Amino acid sequence: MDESRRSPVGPIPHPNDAGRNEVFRALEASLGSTFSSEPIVPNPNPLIIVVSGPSGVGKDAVIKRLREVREDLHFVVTATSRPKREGEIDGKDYFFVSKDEFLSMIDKNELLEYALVYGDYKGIPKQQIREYMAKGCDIVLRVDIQGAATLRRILRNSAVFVFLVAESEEALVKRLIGRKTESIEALVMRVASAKEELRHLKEFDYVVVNKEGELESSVKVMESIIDAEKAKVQQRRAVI
Ligand SMILES: Nc1ncnc2c1ncn2[C@@H]1O[C@H](COP(=O)(O)OP(=O)(O)OP(=O)(O)O)[C@@H](O)[C@H]1O
Repeated sequence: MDESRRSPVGPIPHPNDAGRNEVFRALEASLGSTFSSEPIVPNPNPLIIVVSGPSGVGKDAVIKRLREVREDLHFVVTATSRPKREGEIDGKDYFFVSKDEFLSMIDKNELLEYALVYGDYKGIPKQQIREYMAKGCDIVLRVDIQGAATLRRILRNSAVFVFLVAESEEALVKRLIGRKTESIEALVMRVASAKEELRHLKEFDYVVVNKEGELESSVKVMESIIDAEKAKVQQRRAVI
């Protein structure tokens, strides 16, 4: 510092010879300004994390575990016009609405993204995202590959896009068979589209390999991605 601008102060005692507060105050006096206790960087922005990947890769399993280990994470519940299946809970699995209600949500621009899938509407309510982002929560959206492409067009780089893959096609197909939830027709269709879906990998920011029996490692990588995004100098800023 320019000597002429420095306020006249006594010598700064060495930390060996004086208490911490005394040295602190002497340093402030020597600089002619006080040290602020305000955070040096503001809190990171709430993040929108879009998780996608082929059917059966483990999106639900990874997200479920991630929600258990990470606080302040809101998983957005999709609205759908399809009838509720046995065991499904309204507001937890989906928000079940009538077709007319869904069409009204489209009209009122209340959906971030929607699609007609096999005759039923599915869409992401904006209000839920706004509400939880305002509380400082990070948002997780689970969408199929088409949904991810639509969200990329809407959100561009304001959200982080994660593609989940299995370690091999073989592992993916075996996992899907093991889940025992699909009819043979659905199984064939899902396996066939998985091959094509892998071509969309390059449209994502991160890829996480969800290896057989290593769900915990995949969740750790997801956490690392979130941590790295929080530490970015140029933060993503999603406005919904
Ligand atoms: N790392 C893993 N190792 C072994 N099994 C796994 C792993 N990850 C997920 N699974 C299992 O694989 C099956 C498919 O996972 P999950 O239902 O989460 O996939 P998904 O991507 O959400 O599928 P979909 O898009 O069809 O809903 C489930 O039975 C799940 O428990």
